[in-house]
Amino acid sequence: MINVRHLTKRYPNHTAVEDVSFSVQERETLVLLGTSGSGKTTTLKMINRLIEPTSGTVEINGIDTLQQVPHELSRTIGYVVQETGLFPHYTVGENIAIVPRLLQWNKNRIRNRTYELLAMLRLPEKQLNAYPDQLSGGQRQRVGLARALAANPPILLMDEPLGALDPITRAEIRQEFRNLDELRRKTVVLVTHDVREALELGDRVGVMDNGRLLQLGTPKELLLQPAHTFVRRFFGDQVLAFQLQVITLHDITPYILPESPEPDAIALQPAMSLNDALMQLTKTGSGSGALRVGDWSIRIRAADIWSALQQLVPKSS
Ligand SMILES: Nc1ncnc2c1ncn2[C@@H]1O[C@H](COP(=O)(O)OP(=O)(O)OP(=O)(O)O)[C@@H](O)[C@H]1O
Repeated sequence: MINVRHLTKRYPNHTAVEDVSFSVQERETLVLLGTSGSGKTTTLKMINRLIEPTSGTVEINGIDTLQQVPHELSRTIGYVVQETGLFPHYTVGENIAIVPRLLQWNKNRIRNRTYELLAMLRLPEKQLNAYPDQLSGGQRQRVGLARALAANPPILLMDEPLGALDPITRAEIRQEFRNLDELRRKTVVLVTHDVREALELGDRVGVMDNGRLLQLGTPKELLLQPAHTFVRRFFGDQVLAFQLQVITLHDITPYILPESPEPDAIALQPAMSLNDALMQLTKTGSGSGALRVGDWSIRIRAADIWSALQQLVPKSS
């Protein structure tokens, strides 16, 4: 678990981070979301001591990082940066092996782990001897992740890991990352300015502006209860699209009249997002679905979803 307490970073003419506190639970993904210059990267780099804070503390599993030797920190914390930060004169294999070598793993162990990572991240083995500039942006990103995962650190810090990619590759890799079991077992802090990325990847999202953490909550909490106009503005005119993506049928059932479904109604799952449910409903002839609630089913039509959403949103904002 990571505990960040009152972190502040001042430069002679500028305060980059001001009194930021949060904790990240084991296996949780926390996203720091904010505009350029809001202090996200500085906060991230204070976690692994690439930047020393002016004041405040960072504890990992109850131990202040100041009391840990840097060598120990690089074993505990993997780091993925924008543009991957791969060493251009090292091959893919050499880049992946950096931390294991630092930790003096034997050759066999390094080799086995490298092949395991290549398979997991869908990188062709023939690229092991290629140099970073011979790879596509998406492949470089995968190698960057492989390098950070190499020594199997329990914590992963990711700074705009998909920032350099085009939107389609970005969406694909985001989906891949989300489904990687090994990544799901990690405690992750990820920095991005992309709202969709934050909502899709974050268990919780912290919104930063001007060095301060304005609000920290689940994607649902931020969308339904923005504590600050800046947070509301961040979602902009896409707020409805994000709500449809994040809110589930389970969330809106209290606002649906419990009527029995038609016999030919399609089955809908409570965990389904409103977006997916609306797509399913448009495919059916009757335009209605059956949602199982406990031992019985209730009828759901597209119109029910829209009116329930209207009731849910003003109630909570
Ligand atoms: N070494 C430094 N000296 C002075 N100011 C700095 C230094 N490093 C960062 N800053 C300033 O601190 C602020 C926060 O920077 P930081 O890199 O943390 O922002 P960010 O939210 O990660 O932005 P981006 O998304 O553009 O990377 C910026 O205004 C930046 O100019």
